[in-house]
Amino acid sequence: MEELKRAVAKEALKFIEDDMIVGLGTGSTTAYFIEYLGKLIMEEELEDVYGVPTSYQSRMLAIENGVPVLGLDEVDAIDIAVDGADEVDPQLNLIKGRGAALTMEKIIEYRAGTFLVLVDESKLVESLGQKMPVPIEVIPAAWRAIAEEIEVFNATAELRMASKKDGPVVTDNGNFILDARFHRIEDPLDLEIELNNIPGVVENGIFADIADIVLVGTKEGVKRLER
Ligand SMILES: O=C(CO)[C@H](O)[C@H](O)COP(=O)(O)O
Repeated sequence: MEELKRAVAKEALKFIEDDMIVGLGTGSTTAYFIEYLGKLIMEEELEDVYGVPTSYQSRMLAIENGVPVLGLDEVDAIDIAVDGADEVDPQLNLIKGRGAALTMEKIIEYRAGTFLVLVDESKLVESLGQKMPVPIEVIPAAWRAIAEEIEVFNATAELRMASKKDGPVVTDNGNFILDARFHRIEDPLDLEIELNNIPGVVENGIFADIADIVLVGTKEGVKRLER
C-alpha cells in the first residue's frame, strides 16, 4: 500500500512547473508528495514554487522538507492543488476528511486551477459512503443538535473522539467532527449542499464535482481518471 501511495505521489510531480502556487493537501499520500516536491525544490529542479498548506500537518511537512509556504490570503491564485481522498466514485466525486482537515482542503481545492487527487485503488467505490462515513465539521456547541438533525437524512452521526487527548477531536479551526453514516447517497452534490445548509455546520467532507484528475495507484501501475 505504501508503495502505491509513493508511486502516485511521484507521478503527481509531473504536473508541477516553475512559478506555480501549489495547494498542499493533508494525509499520508500527500505527505509523500510534499517530501518529493521539497526534494526537487532543494535540488533546484523546480524554481519559484510555493505551497499553500491545508492543515498544520501539511504546513509542518512543507517547512521540514524545504517547500516555501504562503497563506491563502497571500496569493492571488492557486495553480494546482494536490490531495488524497477517502473514497472516489465513478463520477470522481469524493469523500474527504478522515484527517479532519476537510474545511481548509475544500476552500483551497475549490479555488485551484486544477485539483489533482492521489489515491490507491482501495479508495475506488461504486457510490459514496460505501465504506467511509461523511465527516462534518461543526461548531462545538451545536454538535448534539446537528447529530440529531442528521437522522432526517436516514443517517446516524457519531462525534469523533481523540485518541491522544481526552474527549473529542478538535480541528485546526477549533471545531468538532461528526462522522455521518448514510444509508445511501443518491446525489452527492445535493447532499453536500443540504448538509451545509444546517446552521452550525462549517463544512462537510463530500467534494462533489471539484476533482479534475485522479491518479490511482494500482499493482499494474498508476492510472489516470479524468472528468
Ligand atoms: O481528507 C484527508 C484529510 O482530511 C485525506 O486527504 C484523506 O483522508 C486521505 O488520506 P490518506 O492519503 O492518508 O489515505
